[in-house]
Amino acid sequence: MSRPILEVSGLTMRFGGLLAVNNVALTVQPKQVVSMIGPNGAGKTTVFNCLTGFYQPTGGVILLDDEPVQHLPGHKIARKGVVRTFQNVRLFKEMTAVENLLVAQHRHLNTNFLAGLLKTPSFRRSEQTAMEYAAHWLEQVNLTDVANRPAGTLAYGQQRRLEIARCMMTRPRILMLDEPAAGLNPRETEDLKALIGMLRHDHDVTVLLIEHDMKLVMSISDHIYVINQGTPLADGTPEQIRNNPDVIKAYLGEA
Ligand SMILES: Nc1ncnc2c1ncn2[C@@H]1O[C@H](COP(=O)(O)OP(=O)(O)OP(=O)(O)O)[C@@H](O)[C@H]1O
Repeated sequence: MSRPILEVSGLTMRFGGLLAVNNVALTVQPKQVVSMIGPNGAGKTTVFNCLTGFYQPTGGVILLDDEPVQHLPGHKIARKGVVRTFQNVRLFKEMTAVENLLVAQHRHLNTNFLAGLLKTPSFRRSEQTAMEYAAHWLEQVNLTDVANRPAGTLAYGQQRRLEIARCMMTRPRILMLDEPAAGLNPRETEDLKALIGMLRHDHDVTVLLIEHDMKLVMSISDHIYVINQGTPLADGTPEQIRNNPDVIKAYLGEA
Protein backbone atom coordinates (compact mmCIF):
# COMPACT_ATOMS: atom_id res chain seq x y z
CA MET A 1 0.00 0.00 0.00
CA SER A 2 1.24 3.54 -0.76
CA ARG A 3 2.02 6.07 1.93
CA PRO A 4 -1.01 7.83 3.41
CA ILE A 5 -1.74 11.24 1.95
CA LEU A 6 -3.34 12.19 5.25
CA GLU A 7 -2.68 10.73 8.67
CA VAL A 8 -4.36 12.10 11.76
CA SER A 9 -3.66 10.93 15.30
CA GLY A 10 -4.92 11.99 18.71
CA LEU A 11 -6.98 14.82 17.23
CA THR A 12 -8.69 16.70 20.04
CA MET A 13 -10.77 19.86 20.03
CA ARG A 14 -12.15 21.42 23.16
CA PHE A 15 -14.59 24.33 23.28
CA GLY A 16 -14.49 25.48 26.92
CA GLY A 17 -15.95 22.57 28.87
CA LEU A 18 -17.08 20.67 25.75
CA LEU A 19 -14.82 18.00 24.32
CA ALA A 20 -16.14 18.11 20.73
CA VAL A 21 -13.43 15.87 19.25
CA ASN A 22 -11.69 13.35 21.45
CA ASN A 23 -8.64 11.45 20.24
CA VAL A 24 -9.77 10.93 16.65
CA ALA A 25 -7.44 9.09 14.24
CA LEU A 26 -7.76 8.83 10.46
CA THR A 27 -5.58 7.30 7.79
CA VAL A 28 -6.34 8.20 4.19
CA GLN A 29 -4.53 6.70 1.20
CA PRO A 30 -4.21 8.62 -2.07
CA LYS A 31 -7.29 8.37 -4.31
CA GLN A 32 -9.41 6.75 -1.62
CA VAL A 33 -12.92 7.84 -0.75
CA VAL A 34 -13.08 7.92 3.04
CA SER A 35 -16.27 8.77 4.91
CA MET A 36 -16.95 10.00 8.40
CA ILE A 37 -20.34 9.16 9.83
CA GLY A 38 -22.05 9.65 13.18
CA PRO A 39 -25.15 11.31 14.59
CA ASN A 40 -25.75 15.06 14.63
CA GLY A 41 -23.30 16.82 16.89
CA ALA A 42 -20.83 13.89 16.84
CA GLY A 43 -17.96 16.23 15.94
CA LYS A 44 -17.54 15.47 12.24
CA THR A 45 -17.61 19.07 11.01
CA THR A 46 -15.26 20.06 13.81
CA VAL A 47 -12.80 17.44 12.51
CA PHE A 48 -13.11 19.03 9.04
CA ASN A 49 -12.55 22.47 10.56
CA CYS A 50 -9.37 21.22 12.23
CA LEU A 51 -8.11 19.51 9.08
CA THR A 52 -8.61 22.65 6.99
CA GLY A 53 -6.97 25.01 9.49
CA PHE A 54 -10.22 26.78 10.35
CA TYR A 55 -9.66 25.69 13.95
CA GLN A 56 -6.33 25.09 15.62
CA PRO A 57 -6.87 21.72 17.31
CA THR A 58 -6.37 21.55 21.06
CA GLY A 59 -4.22 18.47 20.54
CA GLY A 60 -3.07 15.87 18.05
CA VAL A 61 -1.06 15.62 14.88
CA ILE A 62 -2.25 16.09 11.29
CA LEU A 63 0.24 14.81 8.73
CA LEU A 64 -0.22 15.81 5.13
CA ASP A 65 2.27 13.79 3.08
CA ASP A 66 4.17 13.17 6.33
CA GLU A 67 4.38 16.90 7.07
CA PRO A 68 2.73 18.20 10.27
CA VAL A 69 0.17 20.89 9.36
CA GLN A 70 -1.95 21.17 12.52
CA HIS A 71 -0.44 24.58 13.31
CA LEU A 72 -0.95 26.06 9.81
CA PRO A 73 -3.67 28.62 8.98
CA GLY A 74 -6.38 27.73 6.49
CA HIS A 75 -4.95 29.51 3.46
CA LYS A 76 -1.65 27.65 3.80
CA ILE A 77 -3.41 24.30 4.07
CA ALA A 78 -5.54 25.21 1.02
CA ARG A 79 -2.33 25.97 -0.85
CA LYS A 80 -1.17 22.47 -0.11
CA GLY A 81 -4.17 21.20 -2.05
CA VAL A 82 -6.77 20.59 0.66
CA VAL A 83 -10.12 22.17 -0.18
CA ARG A 84 -13.63 21.73 1.11
CA THR A 85 -17.29 22.43 0.67
CA PHE A 86 -19.62 23.37 3.51
CA GLN A 87 -22.90 21.94 4.79
CA ASN A 88 -24.71 24.95 3.34
CA VAL A 89 -24.03 25.97 -0.24
CA ARG A 90 -21.64 28.93 -0.26
CA LEU A 91 -21.62 30.32 -3.78
CA PHE A 92 -21.56 33.93 -4.93
CA LYS A 93 -25.25 33.87 -5.75
CA GLU A 94 -25.35 37.06 -7.86
CA MET A 95 -22.42 35.96 -9.99
CA THR A 96 -22.87 33.60 -12.91
CA ALA A 97 -21.84 29.95 -12.73
CA VAL A 98 -18.73 30.58 -14.82
CA GLU A 99 -17.77 33.65 -12.76
CA ASN A 100 -17.97 31.52 -9.63
CA LEU A 101 -15.36 29.24 -11.17
CA LEU A 102 -13.13 32.06 -12.37
CA VAL A 103 -12.84 33.63 -8.92
CA ALA A 104 -11.46 30.35 -7.62
CA GLN A 105 -8.77 30.43 -10.26
CA HIS A 106 -7.03 33.62 -9.12
CA ARG A 107 -4.06 31.80 -7.59
CA HIS A 108 -3.21 30.30 -10.98
CA LEU A 109 -3.70 33.56 -12.84
CA ASN A 110 -1.05 36.09 -13.72
CA THR A 111 -2.37 38.72 -11.30
CA ASN A 112 0.44 41.20 -11.74
CA PHE A 113 -1.27 44.60 -11.50
CA LEU A 114 0.60 46.22 -14.38
CA ALA A 115 0.17 43.16 -16.59
CA GLY A 116 -3.58 43.34 -15.93
CA LEU A 117 -3.74 47.08 -16.55
CA LEU A 118 -1.81 46.86 -19.79
CA LYS A 119 -3.44 43.56 -20.81
CA THR A 120 -0.06 42.15 -21.75
CA PRO A 121 0.09 39.02 -23.91
CA SER A 122 0.99 36.89 -20.89
CA PHE A 123 -2.00 38.28 -18.95
CA ARG A 124 -4.31 37.55 -21.88
CA ARG A 125 -2.89 34.03 -22.18
CA SER A 126 -3.44 33.36 -18.51
CA GLU A 127 -7.02 34.74 -18.76
CA GLN A 128 -7.65 32.49 -21.73
CA THR A 129 -6.30 29.44 -19.87
CA ALA A 130 -8.52 30.22 -16.88
CA MET A 131 -11.58 30.50 -19.12
CA GLU A 132 -10.79 27.21 -20.84
CA TYR A 133 -10.32 25.49 -17.49
CA ALA A 134 -13.63 26.90 -16.22
CA ALA A 135 -15.37 25.68 -19.40
CA HIS A 136 -13.80 22.27 -18.88
CA TRP A 137 -15.13 22.01 -15.33
CA LEU A 138 -18.57 23.29 -16.25
CA GLU A 139 -18.71 20.49 -18.78
CA GLN A 140 -17.45 17.90 -16.30
CA VAL A 141 -20.26 18.75 -13.87
CA ASN A 142 -22.81 19.08 -16.66
CA LEU A 143 -23.47 22.80 -16.21
CA THR A 144 -22.34 24.17 -19.57
CA ASP A 145 -25.92 25.08 -20.48
CA VAL A 146 -26.29 27.31 -17.43
CA ALA A 147 -22.79 28.85 -17.51
CA ASN A 148 -24.13 32.41 -17.73
CA ARG A 149 -26.95 32.11 -15.24
CA PRO A 150 -26.58 33.63 -11.76
CA ALA A 151 -25.58 30.82 -9.40
CA GLY A 152 -28.46 31.66 -7.06
CA THR A 153 -31.02 30.80 -9.75
CA LEU A 154 -29.71 27.27 -10.34
CA ALA A 155 -31.45 24.19 -8.97
CA TYR A 156 -30.04 23.02 -5.66
CA GLY A 157 -28.34 19.96 -7.12
CA GLN A 158 -26.71 22.17 -9.76
CA GLN A 159 -25.44 24.54 -7.07
CA ARG A 160 -23.90 21.60 -5.23
CA ARG A 161 -22.14 20.45 -8.40
CA LEU A 162 -20.96 24.00 -9.10
CA GLU A 163 -19.39 24.13 -5.65
CA ILE A 164 -17.47 20.95 -6.36
CA ALA A 165 -16.37 22.34 -9.74
CA ARG A 166 -15.19 25.49 -7.98
CA CYS A 167 -13.08 23.38 -5.64
CA MET A 168 -11.66 21.53 -8.64
CA MET A 169 -10.57 24.81 -10.25
CA THR A 170 -7.87 25.00 -7.57
CA ARG A 171 -6.51 21.58 -8.60
CA PRO A 172 -6.92 20.01 -5.14
CA ARG A 173 -5.33 16.79 -3.98
CA ILE A 174 -7.81 16.27 -1.16
CA LEU A 175 -11.43 17.28 -1.58
CA MET A 176 -13.47 17.40 1.61
CA LEU A 177 -17.23 17.34 1.16
CA ASP A 178 -19.48 18.16 4.13
CA GLU A 179 -22.86 16.49 3.58
CA PRO A 180 -22.86 16.94 -0.20
CA ALA A 181 -26.05 14.88 -0.63
CA ALA A 182 -28.09 16.88 1.89
CA GLY A 183 -31.19 18.23 0.17
CA LEU A 184 -30.61 16.29 -3.07
CA ASN A 185 -33.25 14.08 -4.64
CA PRO A 186 -32.35 10.43 -5.45
CA ARG A 187 -31.39 11.26 -9.04
CA GLU A 188 -29.18 14.14 -8.01
CA THR A 189 -27.57 11.87 -5.42
CA GLU A 190 -26.81 9.34 -8.17
CA ASP A 191 -25.23 12.15 -10.23
CA LEU A 192 -23.16 13.15 -7.20
CA LYS A 193 -21.98 9.57 -6.76
CA ALA A 194 -20.91 9.40 -10.40
CA LEU A 195 -19.16 12.75 -10.07
CA ILE A 196 -17.17 11.67 -7.00
CA GLY A 197 -16.18 8.45 -8.78
CA MET A 198 -15.02 10.45 -11.80
CA LEU A 199 -12.97 12.84 -9.65
CA ARG A 200 -11.16 9.95 -8.07
CA HIS A 201 -10.59 7.90 -11.21
CA ASP A 202 -9.91 10.62 -13.77
CA HIS A 203 -8.41 13.37 -11.63
CA ASP A 204 -6.55 11.44 -8.91
CA VAL A 205 -8.44 13.26 -6.18
CA THR A 206 -8.67 11.87 -2.66
CA VAL A 207 -12.12 12.43 -1.18
CA LEU A 208 -13.04 12.84 2.46
CA LEU A 209 -16.75 12.79 3.01
CA ILE A 210 -19.14 13.62 5.83
CA GLU A 211 -22.51 12.20 4.93
CA HIS A 212 -25.76 11.03 6.51
CA ASP A 213 -27.02 9.26 3.37
CA MET A 214 -26.01 5.70 4.30
CA LYS A 215 -26.78 4.27 0.88
CA LEU A 216 -24.34 6.71 -0.70
CA VAL A 217 -21.72 6.19 2.02
CA MET A 218 -21.90 2.40 1.77
CA SER A 219 -21.72 2.38 -2.00
CA ILE A 220 -18.88 4.85 -2.48
CA SER A 221 -16.47 4.54 0.46
CA ASP A 222 -13.24 2.56 0.63
CA HIS A 223 -13.12 3.10 4.36
CA ILE A 224 -15.54 4.50 6.93
CA TYR A 225 -14.89 6.10 10.31
CA VAL A 226 -17.71 6.23 12.83
CA ILE A 227 -17.62 8.97 15.45
CA ASN A 228 -19.94 9.20 18.42
CA GLN A 229 -19.96 12.16 20.79
CA GLY A 230 -16.55 13.22 19.54
CA THR A 231 -15.01 9.80 20.14
CA PRO A 232 -14.08 7.14 17.56
CA LEU A 233 -16.54 4.25 17.72
CA ALA A 234 -15.42 2.05 14.81
CA ASP A 235 -13.71 2.09 11.46
CA GLY A 236 -13.52 -0.33 8.57
CA THR A 237 -14.76 -1.18 5.12
CA PRO A 238 -18.44 -0.64 4.34
CA GLU A 239 -18.94 -4.37 4.88
CA GLN A 240 -17.27 -4.28 8.30
CA ILE A 241 -19.19 -1.19 9.35
CA ARG A 242 -22.47 -2.65 8.13
CA ASN A 243 -21.87 -5.74 10.29
CA ASN A 244 -20.43 -4.04 13.36
CA PRO A 245 -22.93 -4.61 16.22
CA ASP A 246 -22.04 -1.33 17.96
CA VAL A 247 -22.61 0.60 14.77
CA ILE A 248 -25.81 -1.22 13.98
CA LYS A 249 -27.06 -0.44 17.45
CA ALA A 250 -26.00 3.18 17.43
CA TYR A 251 -26.66 4.25 13.84
CA LEU A 252 -27.57 1.87 11.09
CA GLY A 253 -30.44 0.29 12.98
CA GLU A 254 -32.44 3.40 12.37
CA ALA A 255 -31.37 3.92 8.73
N1 LIG B 1 -17.22 26.95 17.52
C1 LIG B 1 -17.82 26.19 18.42
N2 LIG B 1 -17.98 26.59 19.70
C2 LIG B 1 -18.58 25.81 20.61
N3 LIG B 1 -19.07 24.58 20.36
C3 LIG B 1 -18.95 24.12 19.10
C4 LIG B 1 -18.33 24.89 18.07
N4 LIG B 1 -18.36 24.16 16.92
C5 LIG B 1 -18.98 23.00 17.22
N5 LIG B 1 -19.33 22.98 18.53
C6 LIG B 1 -19.97 21.88 19.23
O1 LIG B 1 -19.19 20.72 19.00
C7 LIG B 1 -20.03 19.57 18.88
C8 LIG B 1 -19.75 18.88 17.56
O2 LIG B 1 -20.31 19.66 16.50
P1 LIG B 1 -20.10 19.33 14.97
O3 LIG B 1 -20.77 20.40 14.19
O4 LIG B 1 -18.67 19.07 14.71
O5 LIG B 1 -20.91 17.96 14.81
P2 LIG B 1 -21.30 17.17 13.50
O6 LIG B 1 -20.98 15.74 13.75
O7 LIG B 1 -20.67 17.80 12.32
O8 LIG B 1 -22.87 17.35 13.46
P3 LIG B 1 -23.88 17.43 12.20
O9 LIG B 1 -23.98 16.04 11.65
O10 LIG B 1 -25.16 17.90 12.84
O11 LIG B 1 -23.31 18.43 11.25
C9 LIG B 1 -21.45 20.06 19.02
O12 LIG B 1 -21.85 19.86 20.35
C10 LIG B 1 -21.34 21.53 18.70
O13 LIG B 1 -22.35 22.27 19.35
